[in-house]
Amino acid sequence: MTLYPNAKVNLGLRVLGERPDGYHDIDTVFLPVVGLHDVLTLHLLPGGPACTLEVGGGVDCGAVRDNLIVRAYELLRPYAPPAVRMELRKQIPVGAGLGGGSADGAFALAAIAQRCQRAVGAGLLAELVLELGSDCPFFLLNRPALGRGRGERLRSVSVPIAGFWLLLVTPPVHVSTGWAFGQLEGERSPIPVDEAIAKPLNEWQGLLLNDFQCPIARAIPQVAEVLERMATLAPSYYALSGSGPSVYGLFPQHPECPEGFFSGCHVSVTQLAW
Ligand SMILES: C[C@](O)(CO)[C@H](O)COP(=O)(O)OP(=O)(O)OC[C@H]1O[C@@H](n2ccc(N)nc2=O)[C@H](O)[C@@H]1O
Ligand SMILES: Nc1ncnc2c1ncn2[C@@H]1O[C@H](COP(=O)(O)OP(=O)(O)OP(=O)(O)O)[C@@H](O)[C@H]1O
Repeated sequence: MTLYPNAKVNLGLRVLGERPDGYHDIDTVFLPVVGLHDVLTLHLLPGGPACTLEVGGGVDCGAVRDNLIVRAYELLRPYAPPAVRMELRKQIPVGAGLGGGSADGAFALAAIAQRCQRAVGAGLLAELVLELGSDCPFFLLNRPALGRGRGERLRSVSVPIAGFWLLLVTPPVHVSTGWAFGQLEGERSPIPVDEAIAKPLNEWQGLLLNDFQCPIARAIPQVAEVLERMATLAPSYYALSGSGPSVYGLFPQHPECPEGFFSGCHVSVTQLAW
């Protein structure tokens, strides 16, 4: 069985108060980027619970036991999953604000849950996927969605971007999400994301804000540079995704980007379906 866990970007991201559990309530729209995905192959084997994971593509995404795919399997152990040998080809940049690890974990959890001997219903699956990470519940839905709470209170939304092109640029730095939350300062967007997104797309810039953008651009010069360069391409809208360092621009036509314009960065262009 082959799965294609895809990236996401955040359209607007407000960080509200810190909660008693140490997490923050957020207000965002998650947008799937199906054109940028990892490839995860699961070989189901006879016998009781056991799993192996091989990560290919020369990408370092930490110790195998800490991989969200293995953690997803471990969460399912009480429900008698089949033995499985897994291979992951990473294509989504790691630690990039694109939710790559979260997507891998959520896709693996959903697929293996269906094959457990003890039933894993929708309610239990929703609890388990949030244990994996705050971005993970979105990937079970994988449609444009307003996310509140830690990101698990999800509601489908329509966004007026069908046919638009997404230029996604990731500078060669990893950002730890926990560290990024510590960089936030007083300034926060006062405009709820659903209000901003209801405006025409050409009014989003300056209204639909990511609270991480200013502090992360201040802390990481490569992010500031990519944001400046993106602006010169005159996108309809551009912003930081998640806690960075990835920056995206939305264009009505295929963006023309001279060779080497984002030197050293991972660059991808995809047309959006929504
Ligand atoms: C920034 C976003 O990517 C926006 O979509 C997410 O909110 C982050 O989600 P994530 O990477 O799945 O984050 P988690 O793995 O759950 O948490 C990593 C760390 O980020 C902080 N964290 C994360 C999510 C959240 N709503 N509040 C937080 O304060 C916590 O310090 C936590 O220990
Ligand atoms: N399958 C995986 N792919 C990538 N990273 C993983 C995976 N499993 C665990 N990780 C760990 O998670 C860390 C964050 O990686 P990830 O690519 O998910 O970040 P991110 O895109 O910034 O996430 P988010 O947007 O959800 O905050 C990595 O540094 C790595 O140690």
